[in-house]
Amino acid sequence: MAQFPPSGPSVPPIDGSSVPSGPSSSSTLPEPPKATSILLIGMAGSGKSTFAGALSRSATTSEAVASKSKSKDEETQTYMVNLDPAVLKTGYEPNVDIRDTVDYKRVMEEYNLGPNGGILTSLNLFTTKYDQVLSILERRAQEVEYIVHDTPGQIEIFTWSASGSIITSALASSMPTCVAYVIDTPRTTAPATFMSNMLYACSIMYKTRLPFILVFNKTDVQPSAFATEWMSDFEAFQAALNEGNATEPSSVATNRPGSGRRRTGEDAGYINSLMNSMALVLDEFYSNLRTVSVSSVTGEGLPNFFKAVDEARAEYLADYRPELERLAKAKAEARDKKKKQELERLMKDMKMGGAAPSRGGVGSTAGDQEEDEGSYGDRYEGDGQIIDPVSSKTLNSEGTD
Ligand SMILES: Nc1nc2c(ncn2[C@@H]2O[C@H](COP(=O)(O)OP(=O)(O)OP(=O)(O)O)[C@@H](O)[C@H]2O)c(=O)[nH]1
Repeated sequence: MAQFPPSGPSVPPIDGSSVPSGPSSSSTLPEPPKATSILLIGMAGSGKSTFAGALSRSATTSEAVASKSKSKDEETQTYMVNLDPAVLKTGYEPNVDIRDTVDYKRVMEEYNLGPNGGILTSLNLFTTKYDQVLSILERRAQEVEYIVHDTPGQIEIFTWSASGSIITSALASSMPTCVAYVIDTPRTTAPATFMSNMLYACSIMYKTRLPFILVFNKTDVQPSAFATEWMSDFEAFQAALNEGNATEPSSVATNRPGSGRRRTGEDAGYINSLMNSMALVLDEFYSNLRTVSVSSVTGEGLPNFFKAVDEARAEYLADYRPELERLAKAKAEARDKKKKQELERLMKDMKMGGAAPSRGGVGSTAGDQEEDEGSYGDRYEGDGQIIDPVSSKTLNSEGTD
């Protein structure tokens, strides 16, 4: 496979300290670190990178005001990870950057891929090094408040790929983690686009099973009141649908008259009844959601977002972590059981074969052991001579030379 050598300092060479610690090997997990990890996911152009920049500046500024005497490093309360290999400008200074490890354009050339295949393959290559990244994050997690991951806009590349799942579960088993799903509010004013965003959000929430925050971004351009109303009041959403065109911005949302173009006939009936059924299905999802409205440009709503992250952390500790603990315990118990069984088998072999060590001991496979069992004593053809471990001389049966 082609080499894509790191060109920056973000990913250090593999050494003993870079083994991911992940969940504890004992039955109890280590204390959760100070940091909460936030995975920013959202459609292309929803404003993830701009939002990540706003988060980084906001957390740093408030902390810096409170601690004027601290050094620049100590003031930084947000650790930024960029997972988008194709981004040109991030709008923040990434501490770990996929672009330092993988050259997206070279990947496209070498593997003869298009842009999306290039992003996916770059993410896959990066994931093979994620254990090193995770060990850095685990160390940083003791010092900073937030670790923000900015993901590619091609949403399915992260949410439905093996590498996205590996990164998400590795992160979530190392530290409190939540998902922030960023929505482009001005582009969600049509009932159909609103619904497709909600379906995406719902599928990601159920796939990751992590605490979830819905972030309505760009509220400086379009307030999000219509969306929160559609989520809490089924009839309000129906009224928007009944305007006649589910794929155009609703006048309820924009406060402007609609285009007047109404879908008619079977087509309109099908779309409306599909939207209605989906809205009913999503009702349960809406009731479990944490929603915040922000503007990444003006910074409005960011304190509410940080509050939501604190709640998400509490939810992780109350719901997700006990499940991790249970899994870690089950794994440790299974390992202990296997060890005990192997020991019992070894003892059995030793009884059958006298003091001579069995071939079916440590290092042999279960198959070897089964083959040896019951036949070792019969097949033993030793002449009774044993070796003196001190002099290495062969002794006869009386123990003399
Ligand atoms: N008015 C306004 N514009 C915003 C806001 N957030 C982002 N934008 C703009 O939206 C556009 C897309 O923002 P990005 O941050 O690049 O979006 P992204 O989701 O990271 O995009 P991808 O990398 O393609 O996934 C840019 O032009 C931003 O300036 C906001 O809160 N208000």
